Amino acid sequence: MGRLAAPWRRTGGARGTRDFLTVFRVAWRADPWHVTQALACAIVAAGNPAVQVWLMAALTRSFIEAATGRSDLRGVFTALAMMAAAGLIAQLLSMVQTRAMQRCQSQLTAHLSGRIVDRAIRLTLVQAEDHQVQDALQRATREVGFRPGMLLQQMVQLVGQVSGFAAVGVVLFSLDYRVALLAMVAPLPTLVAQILAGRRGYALEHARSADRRRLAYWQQLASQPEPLKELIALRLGPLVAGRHSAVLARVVREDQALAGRNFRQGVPLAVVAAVLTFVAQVVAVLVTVGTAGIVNMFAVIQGIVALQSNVQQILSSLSNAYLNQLYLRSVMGFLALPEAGVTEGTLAFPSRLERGVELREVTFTYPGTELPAVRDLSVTLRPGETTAIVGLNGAGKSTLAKLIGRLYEPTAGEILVDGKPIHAFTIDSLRDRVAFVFQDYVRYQFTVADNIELGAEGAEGAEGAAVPRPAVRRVAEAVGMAAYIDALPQGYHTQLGKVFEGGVDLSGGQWQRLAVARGLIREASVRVMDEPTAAIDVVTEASLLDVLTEAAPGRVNVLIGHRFSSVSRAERILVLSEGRLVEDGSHDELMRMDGVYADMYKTHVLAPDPAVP
Ligand SMILES: Nc1ncnc2c1ncn2[C@@H]1O[C@H](COP(=O)(O)OP(=O)(O)OP(=O)(O)O)[C@@H](O)[C@H]1O
Repeated sequence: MGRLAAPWRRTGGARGTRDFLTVFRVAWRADPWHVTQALACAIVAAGNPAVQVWLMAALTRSFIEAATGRSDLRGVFTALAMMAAAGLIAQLLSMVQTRAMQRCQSQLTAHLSGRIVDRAIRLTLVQAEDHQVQDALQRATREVGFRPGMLLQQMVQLVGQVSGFAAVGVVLFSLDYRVALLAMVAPLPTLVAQILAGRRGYALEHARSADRRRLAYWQQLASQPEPLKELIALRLGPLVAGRHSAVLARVVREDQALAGRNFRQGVPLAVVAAVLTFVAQVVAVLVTVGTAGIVNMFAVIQGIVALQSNVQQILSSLSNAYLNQLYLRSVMGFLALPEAGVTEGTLAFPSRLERGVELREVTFTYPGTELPAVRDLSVTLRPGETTAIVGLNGAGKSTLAKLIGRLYEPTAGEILVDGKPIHAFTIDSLRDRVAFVFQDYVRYQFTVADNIELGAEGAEGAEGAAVPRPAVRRVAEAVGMAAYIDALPQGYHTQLGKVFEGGVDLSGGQWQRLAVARGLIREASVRVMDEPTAAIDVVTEASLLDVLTEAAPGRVNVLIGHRFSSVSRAERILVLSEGRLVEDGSHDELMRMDGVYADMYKTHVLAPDPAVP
């Protein structure tokens, strides 16, 4: 998966600048008026320090004239009033800027968050299962909430600060260029310290992604009702808390070490900065004392202070922007994750199959593993019949199911649909025509109707629909849930699950029946059901199996199961062992063969699964 990780490992100024500009471009496109407003306010308000230097000179002059009896105090009061007015205007501008920035920032965050979700839903299953991709997604999701917004704010501030710097610089240079130069150089050591600290902080956070995910996982275990139930029952609380705090202790140790290094490096650089500032002020006094008199000296000293604080603000914004830009790479890196390059053709996946799905010497090895999960498997799944797949745990049944539905691509061999390579069909039409009931189905915290309707092709959910479609009722009846749903407080519009307010929770078997209903509602030509009745009681299972194994002309039915009550009904049974197809035939044929299947069947019948209700 090194190829996938490449984009966010790339470093360098060009990339940083590009990310910087991307943020600005996105904000500008989203809301040009408020970006302009924020920039204009920042530039105008930036003139304030220069105005204050100028007013200070006027104030000193008026004060000396009043003190020496050459005029009254009106000039002093006027200068003070102007200083207050300039300060107030700067303050008001900053408030307008803040308001404009907040609007821009929230639009920027919303836009980039949306793009992260868009990219995440286009991941292939192999990518989504890759821990590096999971780390990257987690980093991007964490950073997108505030980094781009902060970066935008720092960019606007920088524009204002640079304008202010130019204004004060002009005033100071006009007074004495040596003082101006010294005042500008003095804060540079502080910048160096900030940048080094920022880089170290980023490197640490980056290396810590896996730990962050572990922490989030432990926290989730301790806070979600499902795992919490097992934690309480098995008294696993101390174990979870122990592992959580062990990771946290490591995080704290690393943070402390980082703070120590930053401090040790920051102190000498701060001393150098202070010495340079002192030298600048001494030079200011020396050059003004003999030539320009007290008025200019005050102005120069204030100019130095203003310029220094300005330069410091610029440096601080630059180093913060640099740091935020480093973190922003997590967001941009995830967005730039290469598309997996899934090849697809232009053909529409058939709504009725004639020759079925043929696997030719298909092998599949999970990335990062040595042994293939499916090996050299050749078989044709015929339409109009149900093919059951059996085998021990880890035999490769679920992997095979995912290969048939093109959730994985074979490492070797090929899959043909009605004689054409599976990649000759468009992915969208394939997804629309292949229905899945997963072993680890999702308990959608939506309404009952949505939980079923989501299975329909091109589903948009039933949200807002006054009454569920007849198809929803039909499949609810098929899975034996119709009467139960009608008795719910809001029928098909009842919110399910514990996550949202007012949700009604279902039993494990009822959730699975809804998952099966999702598989049934789709007009599929391939239906793949991975242990669809594992949590369903035997009475319901019997009637449900009639529906699941119902042969439909033109449809390939694949049923994975451990219960022989279900698999023995299939017209054809494939037996997998360590990824290989070891037996193939009807129940009677396989029993006569007296091989692996017959052994499993006899064991199952003689010692029935205790989990079966
Ligand atoms: N995402 C994955 N990444 C790496 N290896 C995997 C992954 N999923 C499954 N495997 C491995 O592939 C092999 C086949 O797994 P698979 O889930 O297909 O078995 P199965 O026959 O469906 O098992 P079960 O009856 O337990 O559901 C196993 O050795 C498993 O460890």
